[in-house]
Amino acid sequence: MNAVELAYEAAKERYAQIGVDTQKALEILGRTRISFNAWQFDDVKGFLKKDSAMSGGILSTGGYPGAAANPDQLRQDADMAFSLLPGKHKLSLQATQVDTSEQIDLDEIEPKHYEAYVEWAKERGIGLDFNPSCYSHPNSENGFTLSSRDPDIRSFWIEHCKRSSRVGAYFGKELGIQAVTNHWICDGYKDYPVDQEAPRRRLMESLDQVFASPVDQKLNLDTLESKLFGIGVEAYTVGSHEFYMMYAAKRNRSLCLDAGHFHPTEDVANKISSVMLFSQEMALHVTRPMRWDSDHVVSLDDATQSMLTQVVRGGWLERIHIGTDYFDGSINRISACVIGMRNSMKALLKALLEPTVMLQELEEQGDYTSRLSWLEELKTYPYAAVWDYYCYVNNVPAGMEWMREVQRYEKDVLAVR
Ligand SMILES: C[C@H](O)[C@H](O)[C@@H](O)C(=O)CO
Ligand SMILES: [Mn+2]
Repeated sequence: MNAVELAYEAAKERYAQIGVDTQKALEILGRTRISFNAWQFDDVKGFLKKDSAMSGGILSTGGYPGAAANPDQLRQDADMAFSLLPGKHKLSLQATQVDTSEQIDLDEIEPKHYEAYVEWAKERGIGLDFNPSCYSHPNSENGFTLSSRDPDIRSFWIEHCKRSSRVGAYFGKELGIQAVTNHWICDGYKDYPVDQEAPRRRLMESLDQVFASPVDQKLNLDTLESKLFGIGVEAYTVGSHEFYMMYAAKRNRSLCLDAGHFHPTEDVANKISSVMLFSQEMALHVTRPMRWDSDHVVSLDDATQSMLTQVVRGGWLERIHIGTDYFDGSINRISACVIGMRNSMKALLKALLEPTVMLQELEEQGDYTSRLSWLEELKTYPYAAVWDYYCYVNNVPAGMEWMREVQRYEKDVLAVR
């Protein structure tokens, strides 16, 4: 046995002593797909309207060279990044990342405009997710889309969102992997509005039209993503958490909780069990807000660990769709994908290696002393040896060896774009 296998055997024995089966944990991890946000590769610019400035309260900063400028480069970068990830995953596309020579607008998208991505994903056993792009467009310039006062603007975005769900259903049907189409809108005010109700009423009515004839949710789950604020919408977002919580509950729709869309002191992990008590499915955007929703690369930090531990403890891995969402243009974008995805998987693995039943029994007995003692002790259990073994058996580099591959790619590919 080599060093990785020896370390794994020792870790396996250590975990077995507390009733944790490392092989089972790795099997579950191996069938858990995480959806990577493709807009990290193109700085959220898309390939549809080059002349639309970035707007909508989101922003990718940093001018690191080599961003994907077309669908072929995006798929090339995704191939490189995914080659360094253990397991099979998903790629989440923005509607603006359309792959067609046709001159179309967002209210004209059709499945055929994303066919090249389906063929690419099919060959690799990768799933695809979709996102209507309700931002950075002439029809979103005044800051409102589905909640706009202008009925023509609303109709444009209603049509875009309807078509987006159909693209998602096309992905689900063609790939045999349920897609998620996540609806987020940028609507809001920079300063405090007088009428806070009217925009939300319009949003409710627009969403009712978007979902009047919903696609088969087994092929494509439509999710609704709330937000607290953004650049230029600091005071009021129409699609707040409370709005979507109520809308989802009343209309039997699914939520997407984005870890960057709440007050910095809010514990997003603590929201999951409340949502799942009343929902069949939901989506998560794993990210790392810094001061605000600035969407930094996912770190293996307490917030990420808490969220994914809740997903595992609740037994919701089949019902919660885990995706990443961040856009850092200040570093090599392939490394951003690899770091964020590997950290998300490490957090899932640590959660799967927890002796949860034992901890729950201690809690039921009111033995909070032992509960805390174990929770702290488990933090230094050898999960990394299990992770390295998982990379090894999946033929991907463990440790920092993956960085050499990324540096070669940067020199050979990104530097000559
Ligand atoms: C580009 C995405 O639709 C966007 O990141 C959304 O998911 C979000 O989180 C906006 O802040
Ligand atoms: Mn998000």
